Amino acid sequence: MGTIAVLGAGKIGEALLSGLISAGKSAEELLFTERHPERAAELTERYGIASVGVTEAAKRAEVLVVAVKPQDIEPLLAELAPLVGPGSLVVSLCAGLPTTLYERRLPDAVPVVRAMPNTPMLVGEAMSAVSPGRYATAEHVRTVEDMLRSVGKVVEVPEAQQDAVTALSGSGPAYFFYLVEAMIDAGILLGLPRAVAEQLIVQSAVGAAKMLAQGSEHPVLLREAVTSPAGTTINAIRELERHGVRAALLAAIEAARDRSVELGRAHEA
Ligand SMILES: NC(=O)C1=CN([C@@H]2O[C@H](COP(=O)(O)OP(=O)(O)OC[C@H]3O[C@@H](n4cnc5c(N)ncnc54)[C@H](OP(=O)(O)O)[C@@H]3O)[C@@H](O)[C@H]2O)C=CC1
Ligand SMILES: O=C(O)[C@@H]1CCC=N1
Repeated sequence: MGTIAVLGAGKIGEALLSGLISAGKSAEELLFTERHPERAAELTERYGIASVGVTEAAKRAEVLVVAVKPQDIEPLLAELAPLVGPGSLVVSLCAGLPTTLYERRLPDAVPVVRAMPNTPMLVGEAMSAVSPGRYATAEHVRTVEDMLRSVGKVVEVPEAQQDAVTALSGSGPAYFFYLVEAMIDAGILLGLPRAVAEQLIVQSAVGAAKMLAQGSEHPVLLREAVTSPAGTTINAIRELERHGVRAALLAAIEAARDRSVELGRAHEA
């Protein structure tokens, strides 16, 4: 895999760097670029990873991971263009941005892989999906998959599915955090101390996630097993249905997909 440089060490860039360090990658084989000196110093202090300029990153790293906001991509690609060639490997983590954007802005035949991870990289439990661009070989895809597999699970998908992936698993942890936050509030409403409500819900989430991850039973069956006849759970389910929670989730994830498409379209020219 060699040296990896993260260009733009914000939330997801830091999650990747932190996950790679926890997975045993040495700080000497990692680099990052960051435009705020205080943020750069904070990350170097926390992980022992050197902050460099884009030129040095391109010179020293085998893998260049682009982790800036989609809105910030154009100046970065203009900076990168004279520094990369067919021997480079560019990995884009940016929501919505197609590999063709990179291929248009960078010199001929620069291999690009589009990848969509999520923040559980921080704890080695990411879900990532990768899609090769036009010049990326199976070897390039393997390099990116190896990097992401060291911090979680990886699937390969056709690039046309990446906007849906972004809406589902890229943003997905936020939906779970939102649900947990709302369920803790429910505990407060019912008069439980906050610390107790938090412990009850977080451990219930961990337990439910472990059962789901085992994959031996479909989520519907797992839910039915909790739902006793004329019991408490079915009363709660009736309220969830009455308030359209399933439809809200469908609409929410569709809206996230639409935003991913829109972020890509902003760079069509
Ligand atoms: N957060 C997440 O869960 C996920 C995010 N992504 C994708 O990752 C990308 C980053 O998202 P996120 O980490 O949330 O955003 P952040 O804003 O936290 O991180 C981006 C960082 O890059 C910095 N930056 C911008 N331009 C440059 C540049 N030219 N050189 C160096 N640093 C630069 C930003 O500085 P400044 O603060 O000044 O803007 C910021 O610190 C996005 O494209 C997003 O779609 C993908 C999967 C999950
Ligand atoms: O909210 C966003 O745009 C990014 C992409 C996926 C998760 N966070």
